[in-house]
Formats: sequence, C-alpha cells, structure tokens
Amino acid sequence: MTFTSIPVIDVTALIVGADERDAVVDELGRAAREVGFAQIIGHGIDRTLIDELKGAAERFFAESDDTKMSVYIGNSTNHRGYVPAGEEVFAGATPDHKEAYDLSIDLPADDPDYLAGNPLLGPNQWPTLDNFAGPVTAYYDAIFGLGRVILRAFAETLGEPADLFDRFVTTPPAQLRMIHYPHDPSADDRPGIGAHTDYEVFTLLLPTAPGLQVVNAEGTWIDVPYRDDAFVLNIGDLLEIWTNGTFTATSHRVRKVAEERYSFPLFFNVDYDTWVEPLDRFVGEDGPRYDGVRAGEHLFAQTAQSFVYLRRRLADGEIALPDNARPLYSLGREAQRSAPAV
Ligand SMILES: O=C(O)CCC(=O)C(=O)O
Ligand SMILES: [Fe+2]
Repeated sequence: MTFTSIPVIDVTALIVGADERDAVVDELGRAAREVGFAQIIGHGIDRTLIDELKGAAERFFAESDDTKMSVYIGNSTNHRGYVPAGEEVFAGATPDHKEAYDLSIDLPADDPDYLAGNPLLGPNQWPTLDNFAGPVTAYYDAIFGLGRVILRAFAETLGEPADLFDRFVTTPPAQLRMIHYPHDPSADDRPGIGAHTDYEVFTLLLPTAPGLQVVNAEGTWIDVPYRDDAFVLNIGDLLEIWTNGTFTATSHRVRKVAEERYSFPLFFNVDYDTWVEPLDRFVGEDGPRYDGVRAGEHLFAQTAQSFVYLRRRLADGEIALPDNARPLYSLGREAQRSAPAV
C-alpha cells in the first residue's frame, strides 16, 4: 500500500464524546495502517499554550552558548537538558543542523527510579530563565492529555477495549523535545534531521514551518504540508511491534530548512518497564515478525546509539546497552528497504 498525501483528521468527536466518534476512530486506524502519518485538527488545545511554548523556545535558544550549555544534557543521568548542534548523530549520516532542549515527565529528585539510576526517569534540568518552566509544563500536560485520547482511539481501532493500554501509562518516559533549526543560507545542503523512525508509541508534533517529509512504500519522499492548526501524528516503533507490522512506523526526515524553524514533538510513551510484543490477534501462522522489547530499554538503546555523550559513556563502560538492543533504524522496514536512511 502506498500513499501520495497525508490525511487530515478532525478529532473533535473524540474530544467532546460525540456520536461521530466511531468514524474518527476508523479514520485514525486507516491512516495508521496505510500511511503511518496524519494531521490532527479539532484537537482543542488552547492557542495561548502553543504561543507561549513558542515564545519560551525563542527566548531559550537566543541565549548564549555558555548559558545553554549550563544545562547540557550530558550533565544529567536521565537524559534531560540542552542538546547542542552535532550532539545527536544518526547512523553514518552527517550531523543534523539543529539544536534542542529535551525534557520528559518531571518526577521529583527523590523518585526511586531516578535514585536507582534509571537512564530516562527523574527531574527535568530546567534553565534559570524566567517564564520558561511554567509555559513548557503547561504545554506538556495539555499535549500529553491529547495523547491519552489518541491512545484510546488506537486501542479501539485495533479491536481491543479502549482502555487496553491505559494501565501502562503512569509515569512514562514521554519526551517533549523543543527543536531549533537555524537558517543558514551559506551552509552546505544538510538535512535538518536525518531519516529515522520514532522510538515510542506515537508522536504528536507541532512544527512552525514546512520541512518535514515522510517516505512512502515506493521510496518517494512526500512533503507534510504545514498547517498552523494541526498536530502531525505519526506511528512509532512500539505500535509497529504491538501490531506485528499492521501499523507502520514510517520513516521521516526534515530537509534543509528554507527559514528558521522550530518544532515540538511529544513522543507519547508507555511506562519504562512495559513489555511490548505482538498482540495475539496480529500473529498469524508464521508467528510474530518482531521480538519483544521493554519500552524504556528500547528508547534508551536507540538514544544511546545516537547521542555523542552517551556513546562516550558506552565506550568508557559507564553504561551498557540492554542485551536485546536493536540496531538503529531496524523498524519501519518496508520504508527502509526502498529508501535507506540518508
Ligand atoms: O522537526 C520535525 O518536523 C521532525 C522532528 C522529528 O522527526 C523528531 O524529532 O523525531
Ligand atoms: Fe521523528
């Protein structure tokens, strides 16, 4: 099955619990099976939250390198903070032309998982910048709430009870990344972000400009048209595994930007220890196409292979990959076969 455009789905009925709910669930299911991507409108997220998040990002990235590096992600043991240009390198590719600030569910400093050395859980590393943590947290809570609604719709479209996955969502390592793609007309033609799949359940992305592209089964890169009223929804590795490949974690990339761009992906995830393997209803006579993974270990294994500071910790023996760590980009298979990562 191939596609040449990205479906736009109005999810108002899911938010307000209207009669058309079943039709929206079906549309989401079709998009997840056939495309792996959709644009979500009618999501009900307040415009003010979005504007204040963008404002916080603009003010943070305008700070000096020294100030931003005071919250360098490599200072943390739980992968929170500033990601300078060149820190994240996708396999074999040139470094992306971007910088980021990474946060996730903000647990207290005495959180037992954090104290026990969990590599993804614990507190955020907030910058000392006025009016930053407040708006960012407000956005995080709102977009995470939308994620819970979408998760239920996915469970339903899989023919399962709507609350199938809810019990796995208590304190998940669900990252929000604030990404800044500077515009440098004189720079080499480098991608903003190299081709990849996302490592979690699904992603809800807020961009500020065009640039995102997804690959179809024929290997053609399709532009995701920019809309300022939509979130881009895409399937991540864990839903591909759970559905034994019925849903596809479609590869995507950001081409060299034509203007300064920000984007804010919320990677909706399940709890660190959640065991994810193909659900029985998707496993035919040939057996499962995927080995199971632990959600947090999968995310950490992928992250540790692509961030320079974690690759150094791996090389120094300070940390280790989980035994069953998958190599980078082993999912979203059909797409990868016809359009290898650049
Ligand atoms: O900036 C974008 O539009 C996409 C970002 C992305 O794919 C990611 O961070 O995983
Ligand atoms: Fe992505």
